[in-house]
Amino acid sequence: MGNKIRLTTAQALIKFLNQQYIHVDGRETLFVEGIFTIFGHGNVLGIGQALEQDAGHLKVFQGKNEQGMAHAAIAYSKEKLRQKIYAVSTSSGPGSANLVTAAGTALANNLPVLFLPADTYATRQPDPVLQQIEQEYSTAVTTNDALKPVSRYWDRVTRPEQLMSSLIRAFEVLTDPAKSGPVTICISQDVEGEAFDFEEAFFQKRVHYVDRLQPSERELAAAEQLIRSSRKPLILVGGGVKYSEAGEELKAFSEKYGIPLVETQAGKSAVESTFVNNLGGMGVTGTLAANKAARLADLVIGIGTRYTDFATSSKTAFDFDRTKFLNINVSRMQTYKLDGLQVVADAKAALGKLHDRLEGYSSEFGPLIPELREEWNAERERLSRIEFKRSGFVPEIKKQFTQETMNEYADALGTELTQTTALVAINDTIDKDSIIISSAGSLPGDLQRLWHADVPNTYHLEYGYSCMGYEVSGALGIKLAHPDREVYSIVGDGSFLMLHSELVTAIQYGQKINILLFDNSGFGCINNLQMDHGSGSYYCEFRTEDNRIMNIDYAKVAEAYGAKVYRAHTARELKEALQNAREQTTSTLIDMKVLPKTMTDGYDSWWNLGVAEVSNRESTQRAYQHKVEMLKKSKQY
Ligand SMILES: Cc1ncc(C[n+]2csc(CCOP(=O)(O)OP(=O)(O)O)c2C)c(N)n1
Ligand SMILES: O=C1C[C@@H](O)[C@H](O)[C@@H](O)C1=O
Ligand SMILES: [Mg+2]
Repeated sequence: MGNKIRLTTAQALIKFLNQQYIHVDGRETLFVEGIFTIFGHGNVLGIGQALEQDAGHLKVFQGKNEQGMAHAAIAYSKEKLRQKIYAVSTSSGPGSANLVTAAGTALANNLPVLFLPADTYATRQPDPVLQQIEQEYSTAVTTNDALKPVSRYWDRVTRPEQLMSSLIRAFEVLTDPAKSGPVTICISQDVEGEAFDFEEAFFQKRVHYVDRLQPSERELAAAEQLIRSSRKPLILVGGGVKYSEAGEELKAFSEKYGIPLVETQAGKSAVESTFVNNLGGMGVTGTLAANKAARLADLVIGIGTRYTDFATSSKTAFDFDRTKFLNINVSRMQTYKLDGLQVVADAKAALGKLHDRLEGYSSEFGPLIPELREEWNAERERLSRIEFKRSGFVPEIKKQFTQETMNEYADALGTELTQTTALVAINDTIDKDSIIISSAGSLPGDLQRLWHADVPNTYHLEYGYSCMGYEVSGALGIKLAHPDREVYSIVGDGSFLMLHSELVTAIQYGQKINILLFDNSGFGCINNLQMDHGSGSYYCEFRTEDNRIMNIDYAKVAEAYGAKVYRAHTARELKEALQNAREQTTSTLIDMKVLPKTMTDGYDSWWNLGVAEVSNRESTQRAYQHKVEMLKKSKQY
C-alpha cells in the first residue's frame, strides 16, 4: 500500500473537502467553498482544531443559529445551481437537532448541502454525556437519528477509518443531479479527535463528472409524437430548467413552436418575465393568464417539476379527461407523475434534441398568448395602485375584516400602505439584476404573480418546504454566491420573528443584505386561510391579551445589530428608503407597515386543505361542502 498520513478524523475530513471538484460542460471548479460552524464541546476540539490548523481554501463563517447557517448554505448551493456547496458543522445534541428543519428544506428542494453534526461518544466511557438523550430502548439512538428522514444520505462515523467510505458515498450523492439533497455525516465527538494512518491516495484530487443525461431515441420519438398530436401544448417550467441552465433552449423551443410557458415558484426566472410566451406563475399562487392557459391545454410538458399541489391547484388546474402529460426530469421518480410520458433526461439535452424534430409543427395558442399576457398586465397594473380608504375600502381579501378593523390596523400601525402597491414599487425601484429571496407567508403568492424578473435567475423562492426563517438566512447565502449583486430578503413579520439571527452574521462579515420587512402584525396568510374556510380570526393576528394590535419597531431591532434602517408607511417613503439603502455598504432593513388583507387573492385556483368535516359553524360546513365539490373535479392521484 502507498504512503500513510497520520491525521485525526476531523483533519482528514477537512483535507478531503479541499480536494473535491465538479466538472460540468467542460468546466472544472472546486465543489466545497467553505464551512459554517457553531462550535460547542462536540466539534470545537475536533473539526474546530482541524480548521484552525489547516482549513486549506475553505472559507470559515461563524453562524448564529444552526438552522439559520444551514439555510444560508442551502441558498448558496441553490444560487450556484447545485455546483458548489458549503458544509455545516454543529455540536452534538441541540446543535445538531437545530439542523432538522434545514435538512427538510434542502431535501424538499433537492439542494445539496453537507451537514456535519457531532454525535455522542463512541467509546461510551463517560456516558451519559452532556446533551446525550439516553433513550431507554437503545443506547445506539442519538439526536442525530432525527436527521435520517430528512437526509438524502445519512451515516454515522464511530471509527476514524469509516470516514473514507462515508465521504466517498457522500460526494457521489451531493454531485448527482437526480439525487441532489442534504447529506448528513454524524461523527462521534471523541472520534473527531482520534488519529488514524490514512492512505495518501484518499486525499487525491477527485473530480465529480456531471454529464448531461441524454434522452433515448425511444423517449424522443414518443415525445415528438405526443407533441405533434397536441393542439394546445403548454410548458410547465420547474426548477430543473434552472439547474440545467436550459433557459435559452427553452425560449428558442417555445418561440419556434408557439408554445406558452407557465412557471412554478422554483422555475420562475429561468426565463425572463418579458419573454413573449411567458405567462407567469401557475397554480394556487399563479396568474390568471397561466391558470386560463392551463385549462385550455391538452398537453402539459412538465420540465424539471415535481408537480406540487401549489403548481397543479391540488390537481384541479387541468382538464384531466383531455390533458396528457409529458414529463422531462433527471429524476425517474418525478417522471412517473400524473401518468405522464416519461423522459428521464436533462432539460437542456432533451430540449436541444426535441427542437429540430418538430419542424413544421405549430401550437394553436397563437394570438391568445399576447391576449392573456395583456389581460394579466392590466390586472397587475391595478394591483400596483391600490389605495387605502377610511370608508368603503374593498381589500383584495374580501369579506374578512370590516372597515372598522381595517381602520384599527391603519391607526395601530400608522400606515395606509397596501401590500401589492409596496411590492410593485420595490420591483420598479431596485436594480434589475438584484436578487430577491422569499419563502413563506403571503409574500410568495404575491411575488409569483406580480414580480417581474427581467433578468434570469434573479428570483429565489424556497417553496418546496416554505420554511419561515429561510428568508433572512438565505439572503446571506445568496450574497456569498453573488458578492457583486444587491440581495433583497422579502419577508413577513412572522418569518422575521421566527429566525433572523444570520443578519448578525451578515453584518459581522460585511456581507451586505437588504431586508424588506412587510409588517402586517400577524400570520396574515394563515389568517386569510382560516377565515376563508369558515373560521373566525383565531390566534393569527398579533394582538395583546386586551386585544390591542401590536406595533413592533423592527427597525430598532435591526439598528441594534448594526444595520442601517428605514421606516416606510407610504410608497414614496419606501422608494426613498430603497434608493438610500442601495448606496449603503452595510446591511439594511426597511420596516414597512402594511395593511392586512391587501395581498393578492387567488386567480381561478383551488388548494385542497383539511377542512373540518363536522363543525358548529355554518360557514365551515359550507367550506367543507366546497371541498367535496372541488374534489369531484380533481384527479385522484
Ligand atoms: C417554520 C414554519 N412554521 C410554520 C409555518 C406555517 N406558516 C406559513 S405562513 C405562516 C405565517 C407567516 O406570517 P408572516 O411571515 O408575517 O407573513 P404574512 O402571511 O403575514 O404575509 C405560518 C405560521 C411555516 N411555513 N414554516
Ligand atoms: O401554510 C402555509 C400557507 C401558505 O400560504 C404559505 O405561503 C406557506 O408558507 C405555508 O406554510
Ligand atoms: Mg405578517
